[in-house]
Order: sequence, then structure tokens, then C-alpha cells
Amino acid sequence: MSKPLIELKNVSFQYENTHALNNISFKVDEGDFLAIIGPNGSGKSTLLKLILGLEKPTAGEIKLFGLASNQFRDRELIGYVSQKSNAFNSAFPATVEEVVKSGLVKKLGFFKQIPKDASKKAEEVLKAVGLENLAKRNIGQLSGGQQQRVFIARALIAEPKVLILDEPTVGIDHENVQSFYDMLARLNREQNQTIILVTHDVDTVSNRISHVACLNQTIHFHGYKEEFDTISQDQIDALYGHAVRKVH
Ligand SMILES: Nc1ncnc2c1ncn2[C@@H]1O[C@H](COP(=O)(O)OP(=O)(O)OP(=O)(O)O)[C@@H](O)[C@H]1O
Repeated sequence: MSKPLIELKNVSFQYENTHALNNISFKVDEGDFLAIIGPNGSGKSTLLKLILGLEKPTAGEIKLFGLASNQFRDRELIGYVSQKSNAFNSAFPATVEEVVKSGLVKKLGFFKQIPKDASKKAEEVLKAVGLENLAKRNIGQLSGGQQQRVFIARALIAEPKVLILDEPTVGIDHENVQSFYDMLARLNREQNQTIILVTHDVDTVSNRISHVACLNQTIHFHGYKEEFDTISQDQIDALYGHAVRKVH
């Protein structure tokens, strides 16, 4: 069997005054679409920071592509889109295509030339996120939801094995949230793109994901989405208050 792409074993993390994560263990295999859910302050962003190597665990072990996190060098294999990406004003002087191509800089290094087939690759990833007709448009003239798709395309052009998204639908209206998650589900299904998604939209996203992790300092549930469906709303309320709604 192939190695998990990401594996956490008994990971804990402490900020100076806050014990943010306690004894977290789970793994992500190729092709998984994992939603991490939990109330505000439950440690979701901290967990992503640890996976991205921006913070080191206080205890426990993180393995990326079978290697201990501190020995892992191919950081471009992990694409990341933060929750505040969609913040260009209408005068920002770059086209959608240019923003997407800038995603190659991380992969190639700052001084390498952008390859000749970059435009073709940009076209492919823009198609994957459903924005092929907006390549020449100024980025600032796109809606928040469209800008967020551009940032996903920008991450995808570097061909990451894992795509990590931190609350990507913040500020996007309900209708566009649906089609945004459809787009992610297509990437996962048709291109076997492994996705880790931090979200509060568990009801909207639940029929598109393969796994769920419920986090509140520690992992209260991790498993297949079908198992998650068997947990009652009362049990979820006990853990999260009313922060998480499950709708079948
Ligand atoms: N840089 C920091 N220094 C000290 N404490 C921090 C820092 N960042 C986060 N914390 C604390 O760690 C805990 C977890 O925060 P984190 O941002 O990971 O939660 P979250 O689940 O992502 O929250 P939200 O849903 O509000 O984004 C919180 O108690 C928070 O106040």
C-alpha cells in the first residue's frame, strides 16, 4: 500500500499562553477529500500551520510524503490557499492569467524563467476552476468567489499533490458557495486531487467530501463521511455548541 501523504501522530502544540492542540493523530491518503470542522478557536488554522511547516509541534510527529516534517523539502507538493486571498481592488494591475502564472515561481525558484508552456498550463487550471473565459480580465474586476478560484488555479499550476484550503468560502454568497464546492469535488473526483479543507459549511460540503475530522483542541471524530452521518446532531452540539450544523 502507498504511504499516506500526510500523517500526524500524537501531535500537540502550545502557543506561549494557549494550549492549542492536544494529541492529534490522523492521516490523509492520496485522493482523500478531508473536511476539518470545528468552532472558532478550536485550532484549525494552527493545525494547518503545523502541516505547512510554519510551526513545529511541541510534541508528537508529522510525516509528509513518508518523511519527517523537518526533512521534507518539496514544499511545492503542498498547495495552500488562505482564507484572506480574495482582496484585490479593481485597480490592481494584473490579469487573471498573470496571477495564475505567478504560482509557478514557488515551484521554479525566483530566478528561473517562466516556461514556454506556462500559458497552456494556466489555461488548463483556469478551465479546472471554471474560469477559462476570464483569463485576460483584470483580477480586481472579479467577484470574491471568482478571485478565490483564481487563487486555487494559482496553487494548482504548481501541480501540488495536496491542496489545502483555509475557509475558502468566507465572504462568498450561498449560491456561489455551492458551485465553488462542486468545482472542488470535480477536481477531487476527476483529477484525484487530494484536498484538505477547513470549513464551517459542513452541511453544504458534506455530500462532496470523503472524510471528516471534528477538531476542538483534540480530534473528537475522524473517519469516513458516511460514519460522520451516523453521529447525531445532539452529539455534535455537545462538542461544538451550535457552531456546526449537519443537514442531510
Ligand atoms: N499566534 C498566536 N499566539 C498565541 N495564541 C494563538 C495564536 N494564534 C492562535 N492562538 C490561539 O490558539 C487557539 C487556536 O487558534 P486557531 O486560530 O488555530 O483556531 P481556529 O479554529 O482556526 O479559529 P477560527 O475558526 O476563529 O479561525 C485560540 O485559542 C487562539 O486564540
